[in-house]
Amino acid sequence: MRTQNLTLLTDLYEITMMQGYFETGNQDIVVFDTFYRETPSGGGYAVAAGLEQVIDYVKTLQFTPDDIRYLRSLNIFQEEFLKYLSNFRFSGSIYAVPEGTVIFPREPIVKIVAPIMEAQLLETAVLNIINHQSLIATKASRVCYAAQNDGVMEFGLRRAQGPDSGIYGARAAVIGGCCGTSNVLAGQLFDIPVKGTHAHSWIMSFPDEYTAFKTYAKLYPTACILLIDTYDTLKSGVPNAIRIFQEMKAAGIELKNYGVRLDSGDLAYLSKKVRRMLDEAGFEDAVISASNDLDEYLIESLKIQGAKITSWGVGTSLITSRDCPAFGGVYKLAAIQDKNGNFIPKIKLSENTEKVTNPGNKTVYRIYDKESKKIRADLICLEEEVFNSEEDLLLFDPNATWKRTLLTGGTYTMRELLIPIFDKGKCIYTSPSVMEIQEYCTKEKDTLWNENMRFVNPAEIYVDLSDKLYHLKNKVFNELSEAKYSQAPSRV
Ligand SMILES: Nc1ncnc2c1ncn2[C@@H]1O[C@H](COP(=O)(O)OP(=O)(O)OP(=O)(O)O)[C@@H](O)[C@H]1O
Ligand SMILES: O=P(O)(O)OC[C@H]1O[C@H](OP(=O)(O)OP(=O)(O)O)[C@H](O)[C@@H]1O
Ligand SMILES: O=C(O)c1cccnc1
Repeated sequence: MRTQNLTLLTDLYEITMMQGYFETGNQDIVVFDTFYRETPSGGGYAVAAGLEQVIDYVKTLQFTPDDIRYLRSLNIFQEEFLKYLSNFRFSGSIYAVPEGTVIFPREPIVKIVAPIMEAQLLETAVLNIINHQSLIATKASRVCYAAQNDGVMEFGLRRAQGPDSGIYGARAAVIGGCCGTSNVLAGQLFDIPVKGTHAHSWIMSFPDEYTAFKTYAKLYPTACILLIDTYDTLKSGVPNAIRIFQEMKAAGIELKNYGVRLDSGDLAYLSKKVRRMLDEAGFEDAVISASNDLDEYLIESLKIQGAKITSWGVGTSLITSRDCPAFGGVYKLAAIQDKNGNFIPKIKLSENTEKVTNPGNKTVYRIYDKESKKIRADLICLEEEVFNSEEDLLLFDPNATWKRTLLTGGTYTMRELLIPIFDKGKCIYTSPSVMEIQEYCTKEKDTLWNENMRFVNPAEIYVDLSDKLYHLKNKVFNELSEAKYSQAPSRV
């Protein structure tokens, strides 16, 4: 994997704040949480992705002489501070959920515990990486869900918002469930399957469709998917494809991984007709693949219409997450360590209760039903809390505390989601391969109910607060609100 120094990939304000902390001698150890508030496309879950690139970014964080020269040229940074930057290395700790984990709103997915200057610098790049890849992994997961067990190929590079989103989008798409990508550089960088067929231009470059198919089949007999819609799908494309398959068979070529691609017209109607024609000619195992501005909703609809498509190429809508172009991950200060090593909880007030942050140095547990192995709920709690799944556990909705569920001891299991990635500046985690992450992600999705995965009004997985965290949040909230109102000018 190519690594790049992305140290200046940040918002200017992170560095101006760093200089402020430097000037005021602030060396506090702080906790920042990365979490998101709303699931993309109104879905019932998201898929975490991008951690490997966050790790690469943190490992290579270093202000080069060129970076320092550039910052000096801005005329806002003191020499002493620039000297500090030139020796900068990340010395903190990072905890994160593994890539491919299904995640829900408000729970920390990356937690940084570090001196304030370092933690502040990381904000923008961590969000940039996690937000992009989690968005595309989530979208891919939805598209693959609609395709049921059919293969989905990621075809979006030409429409991605620039090279980086094409490359890392392809990575994320495979994490989310795609069986491959047309993006060759992504294939090389991440060791993921590259796949493809051919374009209309191939057919058009020959005097006729038959010769174009024949030449392609000769070159690629074991991956022979012929694009049949250049002239007339049913009158020309399918008959010519059948003729080619018959000739291959007659020549003793073992036909496998062969078939046709539809790229226009009514995909339900055409695929049924094409299936019948292929079957009647004895090519029952020929694949019918389809592309053309597909997304999860169209694929779901095509399935309902009984389309005979078993392989899907999805480009623009997947790589750009067209209906939801941003993943709203945020990075919020949650605690500051005092001189005795205790974490003092910090909270961000808001008129909107959803936006009031969860204070303290926290972790997240996932609670599963012991029998079905499906998720019951997630529990955000303080890091030091210990649970015993043999004991009863009362879960309650933090915004409507009368909504309660008592889990009987012995009927549930718990798993801590945040795992150590960096320990005091040292990376202690080895990222799995992308294909291993995909496999893990498939198992993660098996812990969801179908009700969580549907596209319209999906059932919500509850993300609750432990009793201790709930009371701490109320206490900090009340103290801060009182302080706020005692400082406010009184109304006349
Ligand atoms: N049976 C179907 N049900 C719902 N949507 C479909 C169906 N068949 C195709 N579509 C979708 O309709 C959209 C437009 O297809 P349409 O046939 O109008 O244009 P087209 O086939 O792209 O035409 P051309 O490529 O020749 O310009 C595409 O997103 C396609 O995936
Ligand atoms: O999901 P999609 O964005 O459709 O991605 C895949 C499309 O890309 C290619 O054609 P291209 O879009 O370049 O041209 P076309 O629309 O004229 O077929 C291909 O034939 C697919 O239709
Ligand atoms: O290989 C294909 O069929 C392909 C690749 C990119 C975009 N559309 C189609």
